[in-house]
Amino acid sequence: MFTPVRTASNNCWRCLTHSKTIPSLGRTILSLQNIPKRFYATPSATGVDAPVDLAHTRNIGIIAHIDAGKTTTTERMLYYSGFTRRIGEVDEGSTVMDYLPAERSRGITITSAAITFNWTPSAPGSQPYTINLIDTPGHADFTFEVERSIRVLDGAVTILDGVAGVEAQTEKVWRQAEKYGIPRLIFVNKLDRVGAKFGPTVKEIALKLNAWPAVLQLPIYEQDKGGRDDIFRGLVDIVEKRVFVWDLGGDGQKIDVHDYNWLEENRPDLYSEALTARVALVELLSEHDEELVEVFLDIGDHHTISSDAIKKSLRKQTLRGSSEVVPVLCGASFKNIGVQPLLDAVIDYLPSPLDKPETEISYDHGKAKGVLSASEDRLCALAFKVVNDPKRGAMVFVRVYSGTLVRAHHLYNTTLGVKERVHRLLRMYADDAVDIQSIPTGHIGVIIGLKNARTGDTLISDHHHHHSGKGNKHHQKASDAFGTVQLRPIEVPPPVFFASIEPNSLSEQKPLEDALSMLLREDPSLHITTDEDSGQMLISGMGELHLEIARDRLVGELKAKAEMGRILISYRETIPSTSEYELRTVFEKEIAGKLAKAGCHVSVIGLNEPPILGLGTPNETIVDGNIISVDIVAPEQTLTMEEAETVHTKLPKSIDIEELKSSLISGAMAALGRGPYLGFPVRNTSVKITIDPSKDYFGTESTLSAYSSAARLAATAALKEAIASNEEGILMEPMMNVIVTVDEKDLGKVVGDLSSSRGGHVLELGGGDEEVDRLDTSKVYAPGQAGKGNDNDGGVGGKRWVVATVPLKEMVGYLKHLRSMTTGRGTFVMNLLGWERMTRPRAVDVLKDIRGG
Ligand SMILES: Nc1nc2c(ncn2[C@@H]2O[C@H](COP(=O)(O)OP(=O)(O)OP(=O)(O)O)[C@@H](O)[C@H]2O)c(=O)[nH]1
Repeated sequence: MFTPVRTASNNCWRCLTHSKTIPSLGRTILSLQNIPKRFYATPSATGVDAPVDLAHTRNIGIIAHIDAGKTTTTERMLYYSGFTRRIGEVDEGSTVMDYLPAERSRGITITSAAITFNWTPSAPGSQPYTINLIDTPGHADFTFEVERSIRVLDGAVTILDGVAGVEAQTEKVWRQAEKYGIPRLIFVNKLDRVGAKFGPTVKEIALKLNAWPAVLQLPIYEQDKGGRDDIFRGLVDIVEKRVFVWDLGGDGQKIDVHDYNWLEENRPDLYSEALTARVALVELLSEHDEELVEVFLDIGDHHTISSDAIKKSLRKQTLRGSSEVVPVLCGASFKNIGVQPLLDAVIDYLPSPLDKPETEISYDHGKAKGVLSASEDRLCALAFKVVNDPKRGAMVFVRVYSGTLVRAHHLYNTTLGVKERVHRLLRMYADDAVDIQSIPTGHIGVIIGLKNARTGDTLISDHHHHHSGKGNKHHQKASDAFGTVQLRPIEVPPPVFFASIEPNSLSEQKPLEDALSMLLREDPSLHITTDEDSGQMLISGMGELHLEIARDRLVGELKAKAEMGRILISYRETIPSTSEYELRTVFEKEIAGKLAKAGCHVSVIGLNEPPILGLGTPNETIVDGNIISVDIVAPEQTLTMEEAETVHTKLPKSIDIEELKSSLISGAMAALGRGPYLGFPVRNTSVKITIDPSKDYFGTESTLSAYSSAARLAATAALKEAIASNEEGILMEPMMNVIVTVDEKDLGKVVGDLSSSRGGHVLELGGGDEEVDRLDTSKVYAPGQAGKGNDNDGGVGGKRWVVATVPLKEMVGYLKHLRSMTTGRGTFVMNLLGWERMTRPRAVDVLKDIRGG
């Protein structure tokens, strides 16, 4: 399946650039040759994989605003690594990375795929490195997915668009990366474009990302006949004090390398800027690095301090994963400029898995926290992405955090409590794959043949478990705490949009259900609910685009023959916060000739605020913004402990108290899942269920399912009572936290629109001159323009942002509106704050909309 490799030629740019024979002036034409393809990953004839050196591994991701050039940059990386033979163009729909058809046709990156390639850095005598590149989505609807993929990265490259600067989505993802302490470097892309501004973008990094930029490169523009700096040609390497000039129009493999003498002679303005940049770099690094200060004091000169000393300090400080020092590079991927030095920087400054050998975990269903050491020999891996492949079936992308994942071994999924077998292991090269025998600690690969694992599940080796003895092979209890280990679980946010989904015919029901369950394994932020009465299925998710893509995937890739209805906002229902209704119900029904009968007492109470997870009493279950509690009591409330025990014994031995409780809870959850008013899920409600065995137990007729039905009926009836007298304040709508970034001149319009036409509350205005608690940007070095881009035409320098809370309903279609208000320059991000009770007039509007639809 894979072709024999071509040997690397000696004639490569990295060897030459570092060779001492480089002419002190003059040009050296260099050519980058293809690295042998995958020589390091081929399983040998004996079935043993070649050893992998963790110090020579980088697990990285690219985070960027949509359209910043992530796909284009990735393509170039693959090309220069020798993996692809031709450069794919996003615009042609032929890229290697975005291999799902839905992504190609939309031209945006949706799914986190992981891809492996290798890169030999330019430093003389370097060994090849294995880079596992994990693709992260750029669209706001997929923030959850970004957060999920960020967890498996050791480091990240942030790509900025040199024209647009730091966009809102980038800020958001940056903060997530900060939260997880992921070391980052920044690549300012698209510097070839008219209006590109490197200096102001560097300032913006400080202003908006609150990070200290360590400028490692300066862009070089060639002057056209009119004397304007117009054509982006290359960059000055501040650390190594050299200049790279790319061939115009080539594939980027030919690079002219010059030294500073050339720069001084040909571009004196840029030369003096480069000197300033080096002083700024050494000063910045010295602020946090005593060792470098020592070196500096010995030498006493910013310019003669060795590049190795600077690199060492840069690496040390970047690895902290804080924003104290963030390397900033520049380029234009589309013009094939700057990508090889970027790859070098990935190796130089981003961590290997050994740099962070401990991973946060939780045990015992989230109750205990701890750390997992990479030296632990028991296997622990995270399924960070499940992708359905038409030929191979479910591909489960995993990162191994400890131990070794071995082919043909059995795994135990601690999230689902099931056992599975590893049929095949693959290492992925975009849509091409190589079979491997094992995936060692710190590495990334794909498991084929798992039937259950979903995105986000934790997998350990199975031999630490024994069967629970209940005869069910698939449900086992862990033999020790390790059996409950969870790798950094993240909360799945509640869905805010939904649509009905229906098979085209009855015979399509089963294939549709199968396709949906695959989709849910891939993306746990999608939800499916089935209406018990009508049997109608609803799919819900985090955004309109999220659901549209789910539909495209379902119909296109998973071949489901189904129709999705209109995408609507997922409202919630509640009961008035002062209300409390209680009633007792006895459920009685003949099922298959047998009478099922059980009773329970339920009270429902409206809550002003949703309950806080983790704060309930042991008796309370907090789920989807509600509290459910179950008590099993005697008729008289004054019981001693012993008497309470005997009350329980009034229930037959065949009924397990814990099972009874969970049946009652699931009955209550079913009632809360479908509100009495319009059928939306209920929130901000407490449901108390009380069982008095002397009244509610009817011998063998009182089965667990009878109790569940009783709880559902009673809770539904009580909720109906609670809203019967008062329709006010019982619909809740999703409220969003919105951050809009606009040019100064559009600020007034945008604020006015948000607060008057959209019913939002503006909380904060930022940007411009009135920055207070952000970092002091006057202390930040940003290159002035020996290159270009100091013309301040209301571009990145004049950006302002608005923070507001706005109902989601008013944000539908907002992007288009914002674009037209701001001549296409405004951007925004939003995330769910919570649900708020709607006023009567708003609720009436919603009702009209729902009924009209
Ligand atoms: N002029 C110029 N255009 C670029 C450069 N890099 C990317 N582009 C263009 O910008 C657009 C977006 O590039 P992509 O690589 O698809 O961006 P992306 O960040 O992967 O976008 P998503 O996958 O949608 O998040 C494409 O039309 C590219 O051709 C560059 O260096 N210069």
